Amino acid sequence: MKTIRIATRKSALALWQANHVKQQLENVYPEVNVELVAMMSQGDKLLDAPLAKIGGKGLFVKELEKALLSGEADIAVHSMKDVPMEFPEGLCLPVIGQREDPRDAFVSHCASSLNELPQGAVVGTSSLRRQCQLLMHRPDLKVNFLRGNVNTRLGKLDAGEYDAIILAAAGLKRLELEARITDYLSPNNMIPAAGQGALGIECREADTELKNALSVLHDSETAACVTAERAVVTFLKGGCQVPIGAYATLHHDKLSLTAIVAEPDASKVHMSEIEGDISQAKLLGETVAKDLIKQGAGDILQKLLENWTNPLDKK
Ligand SMILES: NCc1[nH]cc(CCC(=O)O)c1CC(=O)O
Repeated sequence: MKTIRIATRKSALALWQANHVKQQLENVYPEVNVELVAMMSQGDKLLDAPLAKIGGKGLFVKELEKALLSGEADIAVHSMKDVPMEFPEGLCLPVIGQREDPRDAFVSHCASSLNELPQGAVVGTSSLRRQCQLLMHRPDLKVNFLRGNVNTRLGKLDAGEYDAIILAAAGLKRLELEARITDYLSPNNMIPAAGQGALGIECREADTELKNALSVLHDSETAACVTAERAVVTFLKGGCQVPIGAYATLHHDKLSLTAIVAEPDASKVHMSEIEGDISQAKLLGETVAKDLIKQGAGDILQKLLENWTNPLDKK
């Protein structure tokens, strides 16, 4: 293997992530040449439209997968929270790297924490997961639409369009914008998205030699946590634009998983927790998902997703 080509979007965050993997690979395999293949994704072209409306599950991922399937590139680096639950035939995601900060960050010029925001303050986020959890703790807040790349979002905050915004801490840290973080939201109060803060590497299923080479970047503990988190979303047939949070941690071989499904306005909130052996990661996720459905999460998801069918219903 002489060259590994990384398909990447052109956003600052995507380029950072691709370069990060490039450096890791070059450190381990100094004889291999690692190149970036930058492309515009469908998701970037539509960045101003509400994601829920353009309805694209994995809009950001599709273009990169095309490049892998056509042989234009060999691997794609993804934020695990943006990766769809299913892969096209011929592709797989054999590597999940060590998780960085899984938390969401509170960024504001007028309050030092979420609790200190004045009554009725305007918070920017377009994530239903963040919206419902914000309103759970602070029903007085007004949550306004906010999308775009990390720098675009910060620019809109700075321009005074919002009193505060919520972003993934990992994204801010990767872009060396940690200084912009006013406060960290505890994962107990703001359950992160499945896979948040972890990177995954997708490649062609048949590339055995490449998969072996990439395996040095795999972190099995992160992978177990992310497997449990993603199993919740998969079982609920959630995709990435639904009000679902799922967060797992490990203490030795014991995995603790917490998940939430809520009405976007927080008028209904369902939460579930479980603990079990790391080897049961997927089952733990599915068990939590079943419990959420029993509590009524299905009604919330049904309203938001067309054609949602309750996985607990017999066929
Ligand atoms: N939805 C966009 C996205 N995808 C991954 C991250 C951050 C990095 C990560 O979670 O790994 C972000 C930015 C954000 O949500 O603020």
